[in-house]
This record gives sequence, C-alpha cells and structure tokens, in this order.
Amino acid sequence: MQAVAEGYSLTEVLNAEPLPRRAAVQSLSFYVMRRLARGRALADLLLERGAPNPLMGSLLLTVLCLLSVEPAESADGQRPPRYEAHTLVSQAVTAAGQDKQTAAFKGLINACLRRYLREREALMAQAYLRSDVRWGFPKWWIRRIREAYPSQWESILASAAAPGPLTLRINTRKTDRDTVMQALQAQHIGATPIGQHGIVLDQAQPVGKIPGFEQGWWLVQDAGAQCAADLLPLTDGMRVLDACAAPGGKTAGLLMQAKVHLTALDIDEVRLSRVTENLLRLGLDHDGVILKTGNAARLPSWWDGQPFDAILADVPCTASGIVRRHPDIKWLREEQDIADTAALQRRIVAALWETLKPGGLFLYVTCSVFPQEGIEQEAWMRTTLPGAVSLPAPGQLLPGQGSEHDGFFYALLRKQDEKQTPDTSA
Ligand SMILES: C[S@@+](CC[C@H](N)C(=O)[O-])C[C@H]1O[C@@H](n2cnc3c(N)ncnc32)[C@H](O)[C@@H]1O
Repeated sequence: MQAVAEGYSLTEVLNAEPLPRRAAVQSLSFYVMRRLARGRALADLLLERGAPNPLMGSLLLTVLCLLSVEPAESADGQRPPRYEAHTLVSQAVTAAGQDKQTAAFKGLINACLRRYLREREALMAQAYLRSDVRWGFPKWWIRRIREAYPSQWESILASAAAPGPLTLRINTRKTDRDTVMQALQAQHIGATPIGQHGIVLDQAQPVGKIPGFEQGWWLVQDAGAQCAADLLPLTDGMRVLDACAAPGGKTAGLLMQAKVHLTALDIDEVRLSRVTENLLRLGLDHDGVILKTGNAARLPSWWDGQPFDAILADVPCTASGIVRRHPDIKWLREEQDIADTAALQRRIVAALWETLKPGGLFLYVTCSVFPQEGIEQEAWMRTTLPGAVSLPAPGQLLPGQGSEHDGFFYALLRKQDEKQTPDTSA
C-alpha cells in the first residue's frame, strides 16, 4: 500500500515478496486497490486532520476497505476476505502496536474503526456521494472515459473495476487446444475456448497447478492480447522486429506462427530477461531469435541498418485497458500521463517506421482505452508516416460487462513502396 502511494507498481513490489506469502499479499492488496477510493473517503471522514504518518494511514485504509465489504460484492468474481469485524479491529490494533511508527496511534486506530462500526450506514452514505467511490476510479479517469464513450462508459468502468478471468493461449508449436481442453477436463478444471487459440478458465488457478505448465503447452495471455500474432501474417525466413517485447507474450505468439528471424527489443534489460525465460519454457527459442536492449526511439542504440519485413510495436502506454488485472494502475497514473505517453508513442513509431521495408507491415498495439493512444494515433500515423496505408484491424477493443478480454487498440499499416504511392497531386 505504501509503495503504491509512493508511485511504485504493485507488480514490482509483489515480485519482491517471499514466495510462500506472495499469493496472499497479492490477493489482499488487489482487493484493497479495487476499493481504495472508498477506503480513502472513509478515512477522510474519520480522521479530520489526516493520518499522522503514512504507515498508520495505510493500515487504517486497508482495514477500512476490508471492514466495508458489502454482501453484493461477493458477486464480482473476487471473493471478499471473510473476517469478522471484531477480528479485524483487534488485529489492526495489535499490528499497530508492533511497529514504532504506529504504536502511539493504537488508540486512534481503535477509535476510528469502532466509530466506523457504530456509524457505518451514515459514513458509507456520505462516502458514496463521491463518484470515485461509486466507480472505484479517480475522478479524472471517470471523466475521460465518459467523454470518450458517452453511451458505454458505465459498462466499461464497471467491468474494469472487477477482476478479469484467467485466459491461456495454446502453444501451437507443441500441442493443440483439444488436447489441453481434455487435460483440463481430466482434472475437473472448467474451461471454454475463446478466439483462435485461447481457453478461458471458469476459475483462476495457480498456474503451476494447470496441466501443461512444465511442458510449455500454453502461456497466460488475455484474449485481447492474443489477436496480435494473428494479425501479422508471417512466413518462414522473414525479418521481424518485436519492438517493445518484454515480457514476451506477443513474441511467443509470433514465433508460433513461423520460423522467422526475430529481434526482440526492449529498453528494460531486467524485463527482457523474462522474454528468454518464457521462450525457453515454451520451446520457442532458436538461433534466429536475437534479444536486444535498446531504446526503440533511438535507432543508433540498436539498429544495424537492415530493414524489417514486419514490425510489432506494442508500445508503452497508460495500461488503462488492463486495470482489472493491475488495479494499482488507476491510482499510479495521472491525467497528464495520457498526453505524455501519446507523445512518447509517436517518437517510437516515427523511428521504427524508418526501419520497415517498403511493402512491410506495421502492427501498432496498446493496452489502453484512451482514444489519444489509439484511434487518434492511427489517424496521425496515416497522415504523417511516409507511404502509410491502413489495413483492416480490430481498432479499439473495449472491455464491457461480461466481456472476456481486456481493453486493447490495434492498427495495422502497410508501408507503400514509394513507386506505388498513388499520385494525388493532380
Ligand atoms: C506493453 S509492454 C510490452 C508487452 C509485450 N509486448 C508482451 O506482449 O509481453 C511495453 C514494453 O515497452 C518497453 N519500453 C518502454 N519504452 C521503450 C522504448 N523507448 N524502447 C523500447 N522498449 C520500451 C517496456 O519496458 C515494456 O516492456
């Protein structure tokens, strides 16, 4: 909680947790992140002068989020942790007593929580007057989604506030979907096929317990992300660039399609090492795969001057489309990040376009639902990049209620050979 308040991603923090307790810490922290606005509103009402220090504030927020679980919330897919109110209060007070930053505030925590239990209805009614509490998103985020999608904004926010399903992509180099479905059935794991190569599990499971993990039969990948590989028709021997590759989910999809010469580029060396791990587990690593650390927007740092036949540009984005899997994102982002990220995406795309062969294909992807990173970028690419022609692609994929995929944007462009570019000057 404190790391997120300081601007760190929960993914990084959780990776540093010792394995035996990581799943429990993740479950609890995700639960709180999904209800953070409510916890903050209640804490504001209970602590008129604010928290005396950040640790005490985080402890109080966490317990308020857990205490204020409502019966209907058990339907949102993530079972609320079931603790009796008196257990939560007494554990919070005990925890406060165990750290010197909070020991002096044991009495204050106890008083706040007991007041919450006494005045629950009135406090909740007051908290729910705030739109961020009702929707579980920052106010600026709600406004941006409402402006962009006037008739769908409510279903987009509602679906993004709940956890997403666990979806697998079959490694077609090793097996097929029927074989994996049968293996799941044999272990009584309910599942449904999705898209061309996907399977959605009825209930999330620890990945190590799903049949085929060791054998590399599948990787965990949202159905929306699985489209990427299918949109680039690759054939053996092509020179392909995966420009923002880590941790390698889409790289794997590309390598399943054909035996291509693939350069997997990423600015982050540590994240890039996860591409290697994933490709090794899936048996997709071969001599034609090169991993490079470099800045896609600065060609001299990594490009050898040989043009590519196809480029996947899964550019850095606000990740506003995947908040149901990463509920900390909505609290880490600021409104200005949309414009800043869109500007970075343009710098990356403009540089990458130079490395594409005439006639080559360019797939632009983001996991965002903000049009500034999607449809507006496509319009800019079409009008600015020399020889750019748009080809059919899914465009904006929106998460909606009951939808089985996250929010993504896909644009597919061809770089027209200059000789073929129609002369429109006459
Ligand atoms: C959306 S993630 C890619 C996800 C990946 N394609 C997958 O399917 O697993 C974006 C990646 O871009 C990388 N990145 C950010 N800025 C970059 C830059 N200037 N050049 C290259 N990579 C960059 C980040 O480190 C991050 O790994």
